[in-house]
Amino acid sequence: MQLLKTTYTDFSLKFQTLVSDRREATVDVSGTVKNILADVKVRGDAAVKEYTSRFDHYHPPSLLLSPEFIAQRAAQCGAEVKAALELAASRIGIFHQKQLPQNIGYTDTVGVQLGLNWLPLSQVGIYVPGGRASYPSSVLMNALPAKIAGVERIVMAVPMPRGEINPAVLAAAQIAGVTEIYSMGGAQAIAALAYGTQSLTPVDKIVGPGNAYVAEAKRQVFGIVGIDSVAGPSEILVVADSQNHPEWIAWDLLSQAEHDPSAQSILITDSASFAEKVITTIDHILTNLPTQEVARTSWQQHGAVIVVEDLTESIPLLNQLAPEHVELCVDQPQLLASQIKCAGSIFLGRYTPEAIGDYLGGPNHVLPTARSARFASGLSVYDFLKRITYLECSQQALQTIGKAAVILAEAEGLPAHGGSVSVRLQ
Ligand SMILES: NC(=O)c1ccc[n+]([C@@H]2O[C@H](COP(=O)([O-])OP(=O)(O)OC[C@H]3O[C@@H](n4cnc5c(N)ncnc54)[C@H](O)[C@@H]3O)[C@@H](O)[C@H]2O)c1
Ligand SMILES: N[C@H](CO)Cc1c[nH]c[nH+]1
Ligand SMILES: [Zn+2]
Repeated sequence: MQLLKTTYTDFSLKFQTLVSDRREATVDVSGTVKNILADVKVRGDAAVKEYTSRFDHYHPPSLLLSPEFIAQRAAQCGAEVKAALELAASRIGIFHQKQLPQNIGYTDTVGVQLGLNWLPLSQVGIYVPGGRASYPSSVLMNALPAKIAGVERIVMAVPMPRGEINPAVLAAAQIAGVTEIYSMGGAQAIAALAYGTQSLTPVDKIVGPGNAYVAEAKRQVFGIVGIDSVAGPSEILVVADSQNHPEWIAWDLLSQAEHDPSAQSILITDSASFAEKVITTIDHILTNLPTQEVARTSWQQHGAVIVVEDLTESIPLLNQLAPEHVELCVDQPQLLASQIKCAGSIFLGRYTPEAIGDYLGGPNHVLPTARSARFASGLSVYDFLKRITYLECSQQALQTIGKAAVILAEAEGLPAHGGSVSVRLQ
């Protein structure tokens, strides 16, 4: 973890190094991913099974999970967990239902009818991570927006290390109405979804979070299929004044550090002594945290504490970092929130730990990472919709606007374009 103070003379330099920290690239995975994609494209199921055996230590007889297996494992999910998933599904569902956009259609002043219709994608792949932890919550976050958008075929890929799967993952799939589930992960799963295999018909778009291999594979298949924004190793940036309990903030920072050694947790505070207390508390919590190995690596290698003189200074820093999650643990969080331009999702006030958003707040937890919040947004119903525009000219309407099209066609040196209009004007 590095401690920065804006009053240090080398602050700008150190901060720019933090901004340009390519955490996912600590190991360059692009070559490995390229080879896996090429292999799966040629050999299909056999290649996916081989990589599954190598990385997940599992030899599945069939990649597709049978309805009997799904039902039997999902039934092992405890009633309390199932009820929590149902509450989460209901809250996530309501939030995403409200995103459904309206079609546009109107007749303009010269009589042209024009508009835009929203249509669901036909078939999508949802990636549910499962390497270091299992993510029943990610099943809901991926599948519910797709269902609400009206996607007909939702294909789920989830790795099953050593053949094991958390029953809650399959219970969540049942709640979300997903039935086509393949036990595969990493780049090989993305390849199978994009290119298809003997047992899997390819999809049109792949969404969902994952580790560096998954994120890189999505980048490489983009164009063959659509992808959502790259949701890689998790990030949290907490802006906190000294009125917070250090322990609360320490847990918040560790909540994302425990996801991945490449995860990043950053605290910005206006109190050096508060910063010290949080750092000490993190060290203390880590000694007993079951996920301490991953969380400690993340905190030591990518964690940062920035001490500013005034919390308003946090905004330009935050906008440059463009983090996945921002917590504003201050009295009037709206004042700071209104100035944020780049972040995946914002959590306001002292009683909104980011973990609430991970599970059941309502907004999606599949969010842009690695500074892509500068240009991208979290997963939503819009990721599963596309638009088709339309136009209908009457004879009269074409007479009114056609001449200008002929002039523009001439200006572009495209006579057939002009001809297709002018022939109708005579
Ligand atoms: N941004 C978000 O919305 C969001 C949400 C949930 C989770 N996450 C992130 O998702 C990630 C989940 O990662 P994970 O590892 O637990 O699960 P994962 O499912 O993403 O990755 C597991 C797969 O990685 C592949 N793999 C592992 N080591 C490999 C190697 N050496 N070579 C090639 N392939 C290899 C294997 O195929 C394995 O099946 C974390 O980084 C977490 O922070 C992000
Ligand atoms: N924090 C993750 C997104 O970065 C989502 C998640 C799921 N479960 C726990 N956390
Ligand atoms: Zn999380």
